[in-house]
Formats: sequence, C-alpha cells, structure tokens
Amino acid sequence: MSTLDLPGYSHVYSGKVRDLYAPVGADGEVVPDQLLLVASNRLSAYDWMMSPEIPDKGAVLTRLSLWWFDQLSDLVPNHVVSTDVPEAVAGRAVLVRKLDMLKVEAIARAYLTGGGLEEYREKGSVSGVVLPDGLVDGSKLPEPVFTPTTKAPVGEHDLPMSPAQVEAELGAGVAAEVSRLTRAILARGNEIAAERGILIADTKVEFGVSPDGTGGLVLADEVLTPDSSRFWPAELWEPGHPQPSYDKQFVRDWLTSSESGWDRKAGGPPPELPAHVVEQTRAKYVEAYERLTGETF
Ligand SMILES: CCOC(=O)Cn1cc(-c2ncnc(N)c2C#N)cn1
Repeated sequence: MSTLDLPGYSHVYSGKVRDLYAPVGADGEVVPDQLLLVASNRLSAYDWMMSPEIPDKGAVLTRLSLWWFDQLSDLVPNHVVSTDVPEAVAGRAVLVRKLDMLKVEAIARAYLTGGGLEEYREKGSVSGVVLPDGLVDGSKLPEPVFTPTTKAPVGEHDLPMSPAQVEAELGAGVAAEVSRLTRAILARGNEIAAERGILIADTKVEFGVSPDGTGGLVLADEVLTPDSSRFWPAELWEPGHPQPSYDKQFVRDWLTSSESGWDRKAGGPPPELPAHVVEQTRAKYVEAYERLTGETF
C-alpha cells in the first residue's frame, strides 16, 4: 500500500485501512502531542485487501466516527482535536491528541458471532465470561459482554484476554472502567442504531491516557464504524446462521459467487471487484451514514 506524501507530516504507521502521520513543525521536528489519523478508501474482506478501493469510504467513515464521538461525549472524552487537515486528505482525516494507548483491544459484544462464537462453542465462555447455554450464530446476548483481546503484532492474531489478564495489564480500576465504558458505548450505539434499522453486533474501541498522567481514559481511534464493528440490517436478523453484513455483503456475495471465479479455499488473492459491486458497496456506506446521522453525505 502506498502512503501519501503529506507536506508537514511524516508517516508513522499503516493499518489495513487507515494510516497514521505525525505533524512536523517548521523546524523539521515532529510535533510531540498530535497525530493525523487518515482513513483510506481501502476495503478488507475475508482478510484480503480488495481492489479497487471504494470511493468515499474513508470520508464517510470519518464523518460517521466524528458523529459518534459527539453522540458519546457525555459518556467519555475523546482524542479529536480538529478536522483542519491537509487538502490531500480533506474530509477523511482527523487531527488527534497523541495519547499513551492502552495495550488492550476493548471489544464488546451485544450479539454472538465470529471469534466470540468460536470460543463459546469450545468453552461455553468468551474471554472468561460464562454465557448461557444454547446460543447460536447471531444470538442476542442478555446484555453487552466485554471480550477484550491483546493487540497482536502485525501478522499475528489478537488473543482473548481473561479479566485477570486485563487487570494485570491495566490495573483493577482501569480494567473495570474500560469494561464499563466499552459496554456502555455499544449499548448507546445500539439504542441509536436500532431506531434506524441497524444492529451493531459488536465493536472494538481503543482507549488512551494523556502522557502527562492527568485525566482519565480518552476514547481514541475510530468509533462505531462498519470497519470497527459488525453492522447488520435489523430486518434480516435471524439467529442460527451468519447474518448479512450491512456494508460488506455485496462484496462477500460476489466473491463467493461463481461469477467471480475465486476459490477462497485455494488460498489465492481475490479478483478485482466489478464496478457494480464497488458502486453498491459505496452506496451502503453512504446509506449507513445518512440513516444513522440523519445528515446527507
Ligand atoms: C493506523 C491507524 O491507527 C491505528 O490503527 C491504531 N492506533 C492509534 C494510535 C494512537 N496513538 C496515539 N494517540 C492516538 N490518539 C492514537 C489514535 N487513534 C496508534 N495506533
């Protein structure tokens, strides 16, 4: 993946779909207390990077995340400084406070699926939390469950963390607060999304703390986007099988159709997405944004 040459910024880190830059002052020194978080138009599905990119995906998800930060501002402070960003990334980048990030992927689940379902089928629990018997793919949980994982190095898999492991990493007080906030964020997200016909099955948020040690937890990264969360169309929810993804189903359906000619089990990369799949996927991101926020993209 190619990173951008952004005058006044130096590239720090690239994830699958987002990139992090550090502002550089006039003296050429990195500005120590801020970062530029850039959302790309890249789409990942089935652990593969799709091609071509999805036009406007980065901008739609950035605006959605900013909207959620605002909706959640009574629950938790966030890292957003400003959207006054370079023209080259206008609309899909945010200037944020540089924080000391907690080494825990804070995941909460309102519905059981994916890795949590696999762990439940093995142990009857997820991240050390015992769940009721008889749950199936897509089951709604009695209440959101905190199921944290490690932040694995690039190329390795995040591993479930038990409550004891989280306490060892963060301390009992911070661990309890991370659990409480993560579940509250998902619960709030589902209160709002349900009114708009969307279910948020699970979400991953990240917290940081100010390097100077003042204040408490700060919500960082992105929040309640289809990249950090599973968005399901509420009207199609039916426990007992994989649920259609609000934003990636067109891609998944085409990739697994005979039309694509892709054999996922063979291990090779997927083919280029046809224009109609790209357009339908873009439209779903715009639709999710407009339904949730009531604003026009
Ligand atoms: C490629 C995008 O970055 C990430 O995926 C995760 N990540 C976040 C940070 C971070 N570090 C310090 N301060 C922050 N405010 C943040 C944020 N957000 C680092 N990696």
